[in-house]
Amino acid sequence: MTKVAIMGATGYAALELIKILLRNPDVEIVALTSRSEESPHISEIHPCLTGRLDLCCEALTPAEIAERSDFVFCALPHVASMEVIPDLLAEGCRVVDLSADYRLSDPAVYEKWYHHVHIDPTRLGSTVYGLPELWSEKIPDADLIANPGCYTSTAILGLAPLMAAGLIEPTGIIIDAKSGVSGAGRNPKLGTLYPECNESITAYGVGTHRHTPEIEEVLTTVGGEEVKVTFTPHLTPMNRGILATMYPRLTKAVSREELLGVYRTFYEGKPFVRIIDAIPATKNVSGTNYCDISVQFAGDQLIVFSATDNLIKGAAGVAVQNFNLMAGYPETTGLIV
Ligand SMILES: NC(=O)C1=CN([C@@H]2O[C@H](COP(=O)(O)OP(=O)(O)OC[C@H]3O[C@@H](n4cnc5c(N)ncnc54)[C@H](OP(=O)(O)O)[C@@H]3O)[C@@H](O)[C@H]2O)C=CC1
Ligand SMILES: CC(=O)N[C@@H](CCC(=O)OP(=O)(O)O)C(=O)O
Repeated sequence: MTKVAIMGATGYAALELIKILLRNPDVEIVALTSRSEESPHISEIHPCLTGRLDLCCEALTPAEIAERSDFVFCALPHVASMEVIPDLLAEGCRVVDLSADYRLSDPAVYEKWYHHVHIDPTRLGSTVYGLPELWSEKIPDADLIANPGCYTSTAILGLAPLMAAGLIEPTGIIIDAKSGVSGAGRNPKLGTLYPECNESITAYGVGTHRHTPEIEEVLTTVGGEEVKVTFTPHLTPMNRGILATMYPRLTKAVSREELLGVYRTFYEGKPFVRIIDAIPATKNVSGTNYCDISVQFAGDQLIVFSATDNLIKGAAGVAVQNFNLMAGYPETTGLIV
């Protein structure tokens, strides 16, 4: 039995983590955290868990968490994560961090895009980036995994096969991405109030979104040449899902069938990436750990489409995929629904 704790249990990503982990009979969820001093029962916070998990959300220290658990899912906002992860690791826990705190390799880049000084900079650059479709061999032995961002994994999965094959130019890639509102988390904010975002689509973070350096860094590693993207996220009036529509430039003439073949070969044996003929839609991946990818031509312009559920393949699902590899369970455990 593997004993697991979840920090930030009152949030959206944590709810999905709990639902997925409850499907693994060899996992026991032993601790849930919240800053609340009232220790609410998890079913008060997430009523859909009523009768499924009898635990309260406690304000626990890393040492108290480590006394009970072997693995910790850190589903806290960035900055809050790096304030606890060094202590969790020192106490002997293995950690999957859902935040952005350990994804980038350069503390100066982190500071520039996140506007915070990194307080654990020596782990940047050596922490394993948890995108199993790219680097599954590094995950089983890791003590700390940096779980990818939702926009980033959706974009990277769509572009990596072509970048690795040298079929697209590394610069000038346009990524137009749309997300459901749950991507912004459960903490109330003006922009995610129903009257503000319902029946409306708007771009945000134009030229400044913090997923830009993450996409560029990972794709640079994949292709071996410096990647530059123009990434524009949009908030869309749906609860969940991400669609990335991407416009890379081809380095040589190649047919749609050949490109789909490149994708199928790259993702052979990867259970959660589906290369499809039709244009992907978020409704077809909603509630699942799948990423659906396809390509089309508009004249000479190649267009790549990639769709995920931001809370599953974009957060909790890939976190459990990483955990399964770390703990020695089949990669798909709890994730096929
Ligand atoms: N939502 C998504 O689609 C995705 C989220 N992520 C990342 O996963 C992590 C969790 O996301 P999500 O569940 O959406 O976030 P939520 O805002 O829904 O939940 C985060 C929880 O962390 C707790 N918390 C602890 N410290 C703080 C703090 N200093 N400020 C605010 N909250 C705090 C809060 O619980 P309490 O108040 O009870 O202490 C809160 O409920 C984040 O790092 C996010 O960026 C990654 C990919 C996709
Ligand atoms: C709709 C929305 O607001 N989405 C979030 C992305 C969520 C995510 O993946 O962010 P992390 O890098 O923190 O994990 C945003 O744009 O900040």
